[in-house]
Amino acid sequence: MSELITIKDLKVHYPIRSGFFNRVTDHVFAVDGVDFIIEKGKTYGLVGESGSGKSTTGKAIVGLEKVTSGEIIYEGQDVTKKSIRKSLDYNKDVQMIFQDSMSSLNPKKRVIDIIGEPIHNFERLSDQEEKRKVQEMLDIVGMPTDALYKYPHEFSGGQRQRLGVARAVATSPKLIVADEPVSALDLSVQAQVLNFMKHIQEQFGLSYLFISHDLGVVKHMCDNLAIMHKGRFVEIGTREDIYNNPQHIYTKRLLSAIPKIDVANREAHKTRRREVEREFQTLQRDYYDENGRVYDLAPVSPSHLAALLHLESGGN
Ligand SMILES: Nc1ncnc2c1ncn2[C@@H]1O[C@H](COP(=O)(O)OP(=O)(O)OP(=O)(O)O)[C@@H](O)[C@H]1O
Repeated sequence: MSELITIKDLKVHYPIRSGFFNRVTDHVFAVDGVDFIIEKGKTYGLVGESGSGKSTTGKAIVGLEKVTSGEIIYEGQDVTKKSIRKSLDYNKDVQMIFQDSMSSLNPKKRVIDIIGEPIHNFERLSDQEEKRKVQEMLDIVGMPTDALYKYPHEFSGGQRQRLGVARAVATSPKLIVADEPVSALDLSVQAQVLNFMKHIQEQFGLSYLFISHDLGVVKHMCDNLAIMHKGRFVEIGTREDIYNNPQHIYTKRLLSAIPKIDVANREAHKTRRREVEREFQTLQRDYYDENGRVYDLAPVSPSHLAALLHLESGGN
């Protein structure tokens, strides 16, 4: 295994302030101790329901969110510190693309300036060379040259997402954190964007951290996955582990939520979905300590549930 980035016991806690003196009265434990490795040229999937902490994890990795504790190791150094990120050119090597391409692309700028900006920030090129590089990026993501002088609103959602990827790859990064990159797109366009993201990955040996609430979307993208719930990972595994042999009820539930296109198996899928929902209703509760911190997430199995209930009753 060839590691690109190793995340160790990462925590991001947001303070909640209240009262007249605006004192910190509590925290949101958005990310509460996650460990994983993003390998070179591979895709790591981060999947979970809304609010589980996926985006916060992604933003912490690119340096957009302050880390409470833990380490993010890149080239042997901890890049949670800004000075280290600077010394390693980390901000060039790690880029992010977002779900909402309309608000992540400046509506007042033309494509040449939007894609040219990161090139300008990291490379010393003449205007002519910079323009050539922007054209090259447009070509890579399958956009015509006349896109150069257009504004974001002149493109479809799928095309704008391609522009987002063009901007991200312009600095020749090693990792792209893709936060729900296709969630706002129609199904047919989703497939196109995913395909060309895969194509670009092969072409440049890129790694992705692919964030989604939908296990169906990441199925053909990811080599390894983590299922996130309440700031923690409830299950990690290879694609085969997660899709063929899920252990945790949250994973099973996310899998059963993938719509079946296959008409012949639709009824069987519906029955399975009802079974999983019933199991979820029995197992879904999280377990809290006296300070209100989760000490165990929803149980993995009925025997795990029995052990937790035993603990709760004082172990008698
Ligand atoms: N700046 C912030 N201040 C306080 N709490 C925040 C902040 N950003 C996120 N949170 C909270 O942290 C938790 C995790 O949020 P996050 O956006 O990482 O989840 P997510 O899994 O990406 O969900 P979604 O897909 O809805 O964005 C949520 O409870 C959210 O309300």
